[in-house]
Amino acid sequence: MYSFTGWRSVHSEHVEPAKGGIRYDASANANEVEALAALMSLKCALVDVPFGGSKGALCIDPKQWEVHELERITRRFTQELAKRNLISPGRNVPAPDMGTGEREMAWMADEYKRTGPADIVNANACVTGKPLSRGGIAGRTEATGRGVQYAIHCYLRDTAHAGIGGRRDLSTMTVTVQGFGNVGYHAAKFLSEEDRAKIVCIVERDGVISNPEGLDVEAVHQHRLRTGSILRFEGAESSPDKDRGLEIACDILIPAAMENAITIDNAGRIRAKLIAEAANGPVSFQAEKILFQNGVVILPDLFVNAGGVIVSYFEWVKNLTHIPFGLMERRRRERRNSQITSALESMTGRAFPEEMRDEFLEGGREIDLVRSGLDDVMRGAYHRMASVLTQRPEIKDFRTAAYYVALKEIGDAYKAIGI
Ligand SMILES: NC(=O)c1ccc[n+]([C@@H]2O[C@H](COP(=O)([O-])OP(=O)(O)OC[C@H]3O[C@@H](n4cnc5c(N)ncnc54)[C@H](O)[C@@H]3O)[C@@H](O)[C@H]2O)c1
Repeated sequence: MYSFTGWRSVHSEHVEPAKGGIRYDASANANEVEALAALMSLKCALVDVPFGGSKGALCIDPKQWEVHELERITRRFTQELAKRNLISPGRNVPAPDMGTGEREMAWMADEYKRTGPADIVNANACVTGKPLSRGGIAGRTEATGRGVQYAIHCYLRDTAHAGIGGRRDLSTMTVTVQGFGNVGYHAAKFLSEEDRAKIVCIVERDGVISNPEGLDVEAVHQHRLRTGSILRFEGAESSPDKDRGLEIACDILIPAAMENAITIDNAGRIRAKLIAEAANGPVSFQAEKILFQNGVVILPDLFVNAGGVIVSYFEWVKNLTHIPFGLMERRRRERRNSQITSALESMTGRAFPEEMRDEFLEGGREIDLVRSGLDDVMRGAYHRMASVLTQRPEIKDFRTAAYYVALKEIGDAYKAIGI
């Protein structure tokens, strides 16, 4: 017989449901969960996604358990959450976080359906981040990394500042990524493969690999899957000294591992010009002051890593409506496609080539709509933050601007109902 300690903290229900991930981590604690729940309220308010803030954790090292044991533990945890209204499509909607993924979300949704209210038609909306075959949405797995890429694009497009050393083109820039998990891997992959930025350094738990000419991110990923480590990757220098990795000279540093990666102890040695906070809370309060003194620009976590919750919102809406995302758009394109091909057939007197029929449907797939929706929401959030910086000269950094936008939004929601 085992017993486990877990938490689900609700920070704000100014709009419902409250939203936030559940992590499985042996060192999780109540304070951390409460702080992360508050961050979720601010994040959702900043990006204008209608969720309150929540977060959960189970004090467990998932690597120590067999899959069937993890399933039982997750299902039991779900029952405990359901009893307390801490999982429900309309009240509180968990998602994956460190140590959990689509597998755990599928178990949770299934358990909720089995044991929750009998007549509920949208039970699938009780969690997001589910596999596609269980009501998930295309693009959710990589959404946070994709959002990191879009956040950096927003900053570089903004002509109100000098870019990075006067440059705005990512193909001229070098990037270090700390944490090569879901978020770090996808951010590095998109920035290198699509924007041609050079990923010069990757920092992991067991060490660091670097190459001033740039690393092949996908090859590093495959190497890690094969060997269990990024170290000894051919074509890179490997070192067990992971602290050194963060201090390598580069244009953009993306901490994508855990809290407090940059503290008063190493802040003075950071040589990046821009820090994009992909992890939650990677820069400590004191470290931030040092970084600002040294002219480092910080794009804050509540903006940079909001991609996950934004695409979660799309998934939740899809589950509530039971209409596959993009269905209407696809139908519209199919109709237009058939009108164009019939017109061409009657003009030329020849059958329209079968292999070209789908061409006009490009752009109408779920993944395209998720990407363009995510881009749009990130641009909106950046615009709100940047407007505060221009309109309020006393506010000088993106984090304070983001807090200003988010707290005003939450405050207005409470004020409107007299609280
Ligand atoms: N996954 C999401 O959708 C999402 C959304 C918002 C925020 N975040 C935040 O992003 C961060 C990473 O999340 P993830 O989902 O990628 O987790 P993950 O578990 O997939 O990846 C984390 C990676 O960091 C590495 N790591 C751990 N400790 C390290 C250390 N001391 N030094 C270097 N590397 C270390 C791990 O080995 C792992 O590869 C967390 O702070 C999480 O809260 C994640």
